[in-house]
Amino acid sequence: MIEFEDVTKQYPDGTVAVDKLSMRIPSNEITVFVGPSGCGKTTSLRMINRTIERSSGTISIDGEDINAGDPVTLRRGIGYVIQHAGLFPHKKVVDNVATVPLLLGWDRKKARATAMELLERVGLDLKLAERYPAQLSGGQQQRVGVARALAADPKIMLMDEPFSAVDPIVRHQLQEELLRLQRDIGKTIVFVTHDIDEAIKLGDNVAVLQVGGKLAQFAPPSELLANPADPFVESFVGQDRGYRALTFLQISELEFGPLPAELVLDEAGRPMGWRNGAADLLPVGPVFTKSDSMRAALDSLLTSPTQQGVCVDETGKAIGIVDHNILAGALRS
Ligand SMILES: Nc1ncnc2c1ncn2[C@@H]1O[C@H](COP(=O)(O)OP(=O)(O)OP(=O)(O)O)[C@@H](O)[C@H]1O
Repeated sequence: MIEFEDVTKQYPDGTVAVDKLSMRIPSNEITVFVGPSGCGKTTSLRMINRTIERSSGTISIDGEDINAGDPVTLRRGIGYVIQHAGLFPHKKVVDNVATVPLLLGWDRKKARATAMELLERVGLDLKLAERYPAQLSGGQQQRVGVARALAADPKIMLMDEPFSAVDPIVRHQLQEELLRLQRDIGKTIVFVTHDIDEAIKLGDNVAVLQVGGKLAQFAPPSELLANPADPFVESFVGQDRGYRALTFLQISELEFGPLPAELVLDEAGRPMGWRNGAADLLPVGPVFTKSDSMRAALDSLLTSPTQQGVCVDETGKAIGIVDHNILAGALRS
């Protein structure tokens, strides 16, 4: 656990970036710092690896004050990923990732082999390992940045807006990859973003900060959406928080309706389209599975030409539908 106790940071010009911040960041989970520009997210994050020194208060990791040892040793146990990845431009991708293991005294062969494993793990095409960072796309560079931060197998990973500089599609992929990776590695990840949607998607816990570095709320995303602590948090999570909260309601709470006759299936029972009297079938639209959220079911319903969302099993076979009545009933309950 990383614990902040009454932590304040005042810069030499008098700016109080963080004011008496107290919170407990659980181990092996993702905690996201979110808040408007200038609220002290980066300052709070960087005080954990002491690239910014706090002015007062204490920060401890697993009960030990981070000021007890020297900052270089502290940083070896903490991976750090920043926007634009911050890779060494003159080193090949694989050597970027191998940098820390080499510093730790590993032999070159083992360091490179580990680097290749990590690059594979973060989903980078290994053909790119011998390139220089400038020869990669922004999204690929970010994957390398994550691999590099993982290279020394740190317990903690600090990630400062790592996906902000890439386009929305790549950003979505990187978010999914991070969640997949975290299911494997279970690190203590502290992630900074100004994007509430990203915070809700990635965080096991979300710390909402307010300008002046004050903690407005620290809660799991479902709690944040259901019970914002004050008007600031409420406005920050946005008007459509009810819709977003559907992400946390499971499909298993739905009772599906039977497959209607106008839904045309192939031999394996997979939906092909909707019959509407014309020669061509209307498209099925996005389908959903039982492991999706209620938000996926609503999306399927809203984009279906018949206003019926189709649920399929893992083989793609249709197993039931939701319509407005079914969904409204589930939401009421
Ligand atoms: N070196 C510095 N000297 C003086 N003030 C600083 C310094 N670095 C940051 N600040 C100020 O501290 C406050 C918090 O900055 P910080 O970068 O932590 O915020 P942030 O929430 O990460 O912002 P953003 O989302 O815009 O990156 C801001 O008012 C900023 O101007």
